[in-house]
Amino acid sequence: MRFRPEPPHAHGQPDATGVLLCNLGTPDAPTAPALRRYLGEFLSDPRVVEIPRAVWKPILHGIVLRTRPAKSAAKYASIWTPEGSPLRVWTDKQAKLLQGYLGERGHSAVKVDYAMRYGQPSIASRLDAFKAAGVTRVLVLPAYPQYSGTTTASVVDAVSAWGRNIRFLPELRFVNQYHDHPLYIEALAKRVASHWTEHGQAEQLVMSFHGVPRRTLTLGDPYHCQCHKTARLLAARLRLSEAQYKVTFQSRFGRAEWLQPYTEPTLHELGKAGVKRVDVMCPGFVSDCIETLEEIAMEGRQAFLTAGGQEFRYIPCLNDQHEWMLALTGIAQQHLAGWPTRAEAGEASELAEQRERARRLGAAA
Ligand SMILES: C=CC1=C(C)c2cc3[nH]c(cc4nc(cc5[nH]c(cc1n2)c(C)c5CCC(=O)O)C(CCC(=O)O)=C4C)c(C)c3C=C
Ligand SMILES: [Fe+2]
Ligand SMILES: [Fe+2]
Repeated sequence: MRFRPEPPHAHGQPDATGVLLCNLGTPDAPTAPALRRYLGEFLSDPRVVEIPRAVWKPILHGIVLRTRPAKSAAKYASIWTPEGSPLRVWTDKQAKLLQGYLGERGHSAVKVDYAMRYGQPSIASRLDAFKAAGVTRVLVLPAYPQYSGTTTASVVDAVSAWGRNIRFLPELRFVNQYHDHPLYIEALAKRVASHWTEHGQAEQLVMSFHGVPRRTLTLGDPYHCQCHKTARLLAARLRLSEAQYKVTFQSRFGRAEWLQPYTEPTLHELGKAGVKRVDVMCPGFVSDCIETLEEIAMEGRQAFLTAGGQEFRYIPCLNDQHEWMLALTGIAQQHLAGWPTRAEAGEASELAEQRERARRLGAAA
């Protein structure tokens, strides 16, 4: 049967709201088989690799999934924690904290959960759990401050793919972006300021964002512009001049040109040019993960130091920082505002009807 039977309470109570914090996803274990599964799902998404399937599939299965899993597994092993992959651990913690923060703001009935676009827990499994718990309104909150078709839109794809099998859909709202949200910028600024209080300020602040193919920019993806706006707002808040910071893009994948300048060559050039100390942060990642802990804090550090740099200081992501939780709470509240429960919507329409009847009676008198 294509459409599953509804849970028994579909026509009555409860009538709850859910917030689903969605992040990219991560392998279940730092092993080659787990990476093959995860990368297979991730790199089969046409939002992520925009190459015709007939061309890409043989490359993916014949080359990429034969060579990359073992190499990536070794990198994951270097950042794995006793609780699991940092990305999953932080996202889980953020969801639990958000539940508490929303509760303190009078939203104690809102249920918060997290899901991963690729791997576990899947978006479909968490939406199923919401439905089973009587959730009839879902706010989907991607953990991506900057909108990109490769990430944000792919979360929407996964939600709609789930919905294709559901008879009685919940109401859905999607947060598209918050790259310039004052509370997000404030959280980033606090992160940098407390790092400077502890370690002093380096000559340069490098803000490294995840890269995407350059072609997506010319095709109208707002990601590049949004990364630059985040950087500009953060620099202004920190009173940095243009000469004191750089915006770079990491993680190039494949042979095509990606957004420039690339992070690692930039760090190398800075070291060669005689810059002694750099601060490096990744404002587009709200949780530390392989991209920040391995690619930046390990490989990036190596690139800078071998080129002649002396001190490389990595500024951690927002993770479970209080100001970031305030930002997530504020963003969720803004998007939940004015969202009536089914009962309220019914009452509201009844009230409007009563008012309309009264108006007509008044006009007739
Ligand atoms: C192949 C193309 C890729 C695009 C386009 C892409 C966009 C993109 N990714 C993130 C966030 C993350 N990516 C992460 C890992 C990762 N990304 C790619 C490829 C693309 N990403 C690969 C192959 C990998 C896997 C790691 C590896 O094998 O090297 C992660 C970390 C996941 C983790 O488990 O820690 C994040 C987060 C964004 C925000 C983005 C576009 C804006
Ligand atoms: Fe990525
Ligand atoms: Fe990477």
